[in-house]
Amino acid sequence: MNILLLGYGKMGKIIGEIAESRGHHISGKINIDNRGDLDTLDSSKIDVAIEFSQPDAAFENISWAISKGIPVVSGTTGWLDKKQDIDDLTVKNATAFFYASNFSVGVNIFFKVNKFLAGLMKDQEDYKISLEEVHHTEKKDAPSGTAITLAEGIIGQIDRVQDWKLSDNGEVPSGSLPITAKRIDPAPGTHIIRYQSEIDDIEITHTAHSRKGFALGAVLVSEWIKEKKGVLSMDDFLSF
Ligand SMILES: NC(=O)c1ccc[n+]([C@@H]2O[C@H](COP(=O)([O-])OP(=O)(O)OC[C@H]3O[C@@H](n4cnc5c(N)ncnc54)[C@H](O)[C@@H]3O)[C@@H](O)[C@H]2O)c1
Ligand SMILES: O=C(O)C1=N[C@H](C(=O)O)CCC1
Repeated sequence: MNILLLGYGKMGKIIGEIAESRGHHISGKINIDNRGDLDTLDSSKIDVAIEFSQPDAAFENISWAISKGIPVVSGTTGWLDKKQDIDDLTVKNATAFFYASNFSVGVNIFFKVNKFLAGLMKDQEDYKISLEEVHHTEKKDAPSGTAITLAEGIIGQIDRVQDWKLSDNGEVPSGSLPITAKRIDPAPGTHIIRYQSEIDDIEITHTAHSRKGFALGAVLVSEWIKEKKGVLSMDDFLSF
């Protein structure tokens, strides 16, 4: 496959290496300083664009590719207030758009465990619920996209939690789920969900040891999406 990398930072580089090791060709490596190269690129020769850039660039990158009919796999976090516009553009251009806040298989298992645990805890009002995420200091958004997906999983199961709020000390108004975001190098991504009561605590943790799981997931989805159309997610890709 011919793959265009929209964003060639920490993630773009690992994605490129894994894609080449699986026999794919990288047609372009686009960063903030060579974005003009897109004007001369032959879009008909690109099978899929993989977009890992930054929150304020994602919408423009994705729109550019979708408007040319190129299927896009995106993992950039922090821009989802505009996702509906991308979904509409995808349908209008009869192409495919795949978004995941986290492409690692382990985290997607963790998403399911989180929802299951939240379902068990929904009537256990003595437990205080909180979420913590830890990432490297170059991360531009907080909380992480993964933490937001986890929070939404809890909010969907537990009526006494209606929204989430970023909080340094865990203190939030009643009805809100506190998310604490820590920035410590070189953390590739750790997420902890805590249920704490006077009697006992329950904690579940996912710790990424490197970025490999995120990058491999994005390449596997790109191979899968080639013949697909529409707005897709991990629920379409994974069989669990
Ligand atoms: N979904 C996942 O599994 C997952 C995993 C890791 C990271 N991420 C997300 O992916 C994004 C990238 O992470 P990273 O660690 O590679 O960041 P990074 O800062 O290392 O790289 C981002 C790159 O985007 C480039 N860029 C900026 N503006 C651009 C533009 N207009 N067009 C093209 N490129 C542009 C920058 O030059 C930079 O090289 C972040 O939003 C991060 O949260 C998602
Ligand atoms: O390094 C990052 O940045 C990461 N971003 C994603 C998020 O915001 O959830 C996934 C984990 C790593």
